[in-house]
Amino acid sequence: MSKVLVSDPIDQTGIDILSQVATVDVKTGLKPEELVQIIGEYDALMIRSGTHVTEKIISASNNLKVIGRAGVGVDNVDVPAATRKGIVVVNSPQGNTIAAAEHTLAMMMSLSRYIPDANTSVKSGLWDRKTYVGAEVYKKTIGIIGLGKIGSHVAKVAKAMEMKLLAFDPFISAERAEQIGCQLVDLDLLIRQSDYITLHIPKTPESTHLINAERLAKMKPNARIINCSRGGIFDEEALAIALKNGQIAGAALDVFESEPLIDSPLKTLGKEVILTPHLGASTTEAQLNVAIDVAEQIRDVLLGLPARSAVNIPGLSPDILEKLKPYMQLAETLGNLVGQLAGGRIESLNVKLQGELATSKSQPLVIASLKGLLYQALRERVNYVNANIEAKERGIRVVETRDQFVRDYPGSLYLEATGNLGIHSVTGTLLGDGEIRITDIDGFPINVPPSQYMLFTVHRDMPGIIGNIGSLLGSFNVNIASMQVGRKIVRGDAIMVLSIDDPLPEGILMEITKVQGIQEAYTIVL
Ligand SMILES: NC(=O)C1=CN([C@@H]2O[C@H](COP(=O)(O)OP(=O)(O)OC[C@H]3O[C@@H](n4cnc5c(N)ncnc54)[C@H](O)[C@@H]3O)[C@@H](O)[C@H]2O)C=CC1
Ligand SMILES: O=C(O)CCC(=O)C(=O)O
Repeated sequence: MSKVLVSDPIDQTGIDILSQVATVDVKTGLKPEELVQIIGEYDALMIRSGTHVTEKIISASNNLKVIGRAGVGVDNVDVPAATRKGIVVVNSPQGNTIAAAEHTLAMMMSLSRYIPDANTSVKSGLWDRKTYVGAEVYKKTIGIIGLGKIGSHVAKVAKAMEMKLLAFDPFISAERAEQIGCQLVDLDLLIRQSDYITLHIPKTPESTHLINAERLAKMKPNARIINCSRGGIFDEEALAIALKNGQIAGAALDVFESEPLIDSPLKTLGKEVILTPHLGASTTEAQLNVAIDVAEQIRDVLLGLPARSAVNIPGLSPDILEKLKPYMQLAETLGNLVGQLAGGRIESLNVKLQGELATSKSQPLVIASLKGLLYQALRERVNYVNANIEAKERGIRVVETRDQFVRDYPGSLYLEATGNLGIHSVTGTLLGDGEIRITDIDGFPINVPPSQYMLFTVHRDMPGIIGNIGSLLGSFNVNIASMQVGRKIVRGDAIMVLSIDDPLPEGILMEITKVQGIQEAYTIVL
């Protein structure tokens, strides 16, 4: 049975789902070196934001197949290192959207009315009504940086509160922003005109210290800023100085450059600063959502099924996956077949999507073809996660082409591998019942289902040759399950494809090539 380690607190429902297929150990609060020590035992790791899955942990993980992040941000996982090792990284892109948006709105209202400090004041025995005179958000301008899932929900509620909405997001269209009720503007204008600024973006090299001393200096003196996205997007030192100098009116932060927040000048500031310990996703509802979402995906990966929200398998979104899943098996089989025909070192792979397949996304089919192509070299070490990287590291050039006007089958896939030993091609399709058919090998038309053990020959189309091969296989006690010949012209070159029940015995290939008229012979194991 598989073993799963849960190293951050997650909802029990998630653990129950994992327990259907694995032994689950819940060990929270592990030190990095403790995790390095034990990770080798596990097939899957489930985390929240507390565990940092570093390269060191990944290198120590010999059995790990999947890392599940019960939340959105995967910046606490070294995704490139996981990808190189073929480990699937999954997250829950929507499970905590509402929780994070509501925390942001709560921060905005709390900042405006000094609620945390007023509460502390009353609890300490005071009744101070002068210190906590706040500001209304009604008719004020809110600038939303990052108009994705969380930013859009914040926008929806802010609009209902009759705020004016500005947004900065270089990756969305002005029309989309308008639909949400926002005016899409550049960052400088947003910074200068907003009374409230809230960030909902991932931490990337471009967004690190996006809010720095220079931008703080451009803000209105009554500006209040909120960060419930990722630490490090604010320059915390510059922010503390701006708040201390009264350059801006307030800041609410849920996330920090270094968590937990230990030493920070922000901690010494007054009622204009609110700090929460990364609570954006901490609602019962969100924790249930993300635990179910991620546990189900870990379960699926452990059962050999694709995950619906894998962050390191490009192009495999759930809708695309549903449509292309049967063709991915075809691509993998053809990749494996053409790789064995080509033998040696492969230099390039041409993936041609034909007929109705020509309108599909090619990336999943390219990945599946490469996975098949590399199987002989890498066996179980190649998967959908690392196939692209492994191909690049071997210098395999991938060319994608499309041809809508293929007549014979509604949709088919053509793979051509060029290697140091020559060029080989295969074409295949799916029948109505989803069964795979190989329809062409090296330009010879055939119609055979793939089978585990196969023999291909290229020979002169002449009388007696099929009988001779049949007798030779019989003399080695090889049972032929099916046989088909394909030729381009009568008495020209032809191809023979045999499905056999067992692997070919040692030495027989050499005997086959000695048969008169046989030019080449290949054994294939799929
Ligand atoms: N505090 C907490 O507990 C939580 C924090 N988060 C964080 O909130 C952030 C947003 O999450 P979602 O809305 O779900 O993500 P999303 O992917 O739906 O939206 C992010 C948006 O940011 C935009 N963007 C990316 N880089 C940008 C840049 N440099 N400038 C402006 N816009 C940029 C993207 O185009 C996208 O529209 C993430 O960093 C996530 O990790 C999410 C949940 C809980
Ligand atoms: O797991 C958590 O509580 C943090 C959630 C978060 O930051 C995220 O989903 O990006």
